[in-house]
Amino acid sequence: MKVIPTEIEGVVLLEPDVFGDERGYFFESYSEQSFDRLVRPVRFVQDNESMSKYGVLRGLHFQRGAHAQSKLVRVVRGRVLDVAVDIRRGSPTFGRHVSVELSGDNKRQFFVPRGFAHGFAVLSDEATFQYKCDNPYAPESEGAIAWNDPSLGIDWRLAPEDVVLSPKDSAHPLLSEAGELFDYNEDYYA
Ligand SMILES: Cc1cn([C@H]2C[C@H](O)[C@@H](COP(=O)(O)OP(=O)(O)O[C@H]3O[C@H](C)C(=O)[C@H](O)[C@H]3O)O2)c(=O)[nH]c1=O
Repeated sequence: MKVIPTEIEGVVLLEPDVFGDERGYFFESYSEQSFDRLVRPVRFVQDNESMSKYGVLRGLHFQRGAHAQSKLVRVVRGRVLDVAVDIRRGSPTFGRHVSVELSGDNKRQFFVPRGFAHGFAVLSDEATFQYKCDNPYAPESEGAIAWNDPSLGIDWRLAPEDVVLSPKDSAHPLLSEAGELFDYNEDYYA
């Protein structure tokens, strides 16, 4: 597995070792031993899968406080633009984001640590999205930021008229109005 750092510390891209032969391919989609050694020790407790059609944008979501989640995300089929936004107050990269293209073809994975908002936009006809979380779903702790907050300057690579949102994702606050976020100096993994 190759670990590629990004412009935000702790947010990394992973490239698994893919073994192809005349039958097809094999790769380890997750190895606790490799991940903990090459990225950081994390105990993932929940796997999620969603399927979305072209133009669907899910995000920008996070769970607050003790329910904060790290996510290890990947695309099994299709292609998405995946985005992580630093929402740790006091962080030198507060409000900055990393966006990466994940696809069934590139098999890349993206680690979004606790303290970040997460979302993705579907760039193919359909996309099947799978991810691991290190804290269970806690709907009462859910927070979110508007996908199109101008202060974030995210290029979702979709024409605005093509973006498909849930009613919930159509009405999130701007980062400046998002209430309780995270503190850069607090260790959310302790
Ligand atoms: C996230 C989640 C949802 N649900 C139920 C709640 C709803 O009845 C249904 C759809 O939930 P929602 O519309 O919140 O799903 P997404 O919009 O894909 O939410 C996710 O989108 C972005 C990309 C994220 O990073 C988060 O993991 C998560 O917020 O699944 C569960 O039962 N367990 C869960 O962990």
